Amino acid sequence: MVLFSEDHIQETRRRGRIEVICGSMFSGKTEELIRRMKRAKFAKQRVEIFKPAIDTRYSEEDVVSHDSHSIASTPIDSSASILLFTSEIDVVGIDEAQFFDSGLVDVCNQLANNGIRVIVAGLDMDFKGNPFGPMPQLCAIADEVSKVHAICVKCGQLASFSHRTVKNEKQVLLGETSEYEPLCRECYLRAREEDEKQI
Ligand SMILES: Nc1ncnc2c1ncn2[C@@H]1O[C@H](COP(=O)(O)OP(=O)(O)O)[C@@H](O)[C@H]1O
Ligand SMILES: Cc1cn([C@H]2C[C@H](O)[C@@H](COP(=O)(O)O)O2)c(=O)[nH]c1=O
Ligand SMILES: [Zn+2]
Repeated sequence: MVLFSEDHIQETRRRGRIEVICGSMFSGKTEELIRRMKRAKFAKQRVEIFKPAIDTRYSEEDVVSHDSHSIASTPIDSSASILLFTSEIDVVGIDEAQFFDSGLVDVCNQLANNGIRVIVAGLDMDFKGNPFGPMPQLCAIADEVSKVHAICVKCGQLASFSHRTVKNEKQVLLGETSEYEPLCRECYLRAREEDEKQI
């Protein structure tokens, strides 16, 4: 089984495609995005990485993983801006895709149709377990979807859910270990039941 993208033909052939990396918080989405983008740079491909400007959690400019891996990026407010920066580019990386507008789906399709390799990382579900932003549509149009998993902090199983540990019902709330914990389905359901008892 190939765990991560090491299909070197797909990595280097200059043909458009869309790769989605999805999963819960702390599942390694950003690390995997950085890894693929760095490999593309080693292959002398022209790369550009974008993130939503609202994501100022670890850095205003860089894409940074929970384990402090980082890569320079261009923060943008709207998915349409991506098209302005990608005329001479071979590989486009997009982090925190769940925060982008629904136009991101068309933008990714346009890039891939123009021969660009597009690698998108994002949360597939919000803290309520609902699909997040344009991620479900991106998974639908992707050539390849990699679902990655964190480790459940309660039982050590694979975690697919991001449990919010602070009281706040807004869908968007930036945070890390003080606000969220990755849980497996069983531990997540139990934690949500406990949360509801406290309302
Ligand atoms: N419960 C956990 N399970 C797995 N990794 C964790 C956990 N808590 C912290 N981490 C750290 O998070 C890193 C992944 O960070 P990152 O790539 O930024 O994830 P994501 O973008 O999916 O939130 C791991 O390499 C590990 O060091
Ligand atoms: C579940 C959930 C998360 N967020 C925020 C919290 C973080 O700032 C990002 C996710 O970052 P990561 O790289 O995947 O760790 O999203 C949110 O706003 N709403 C949610 O429901
Ligand atoms: Zn668990």
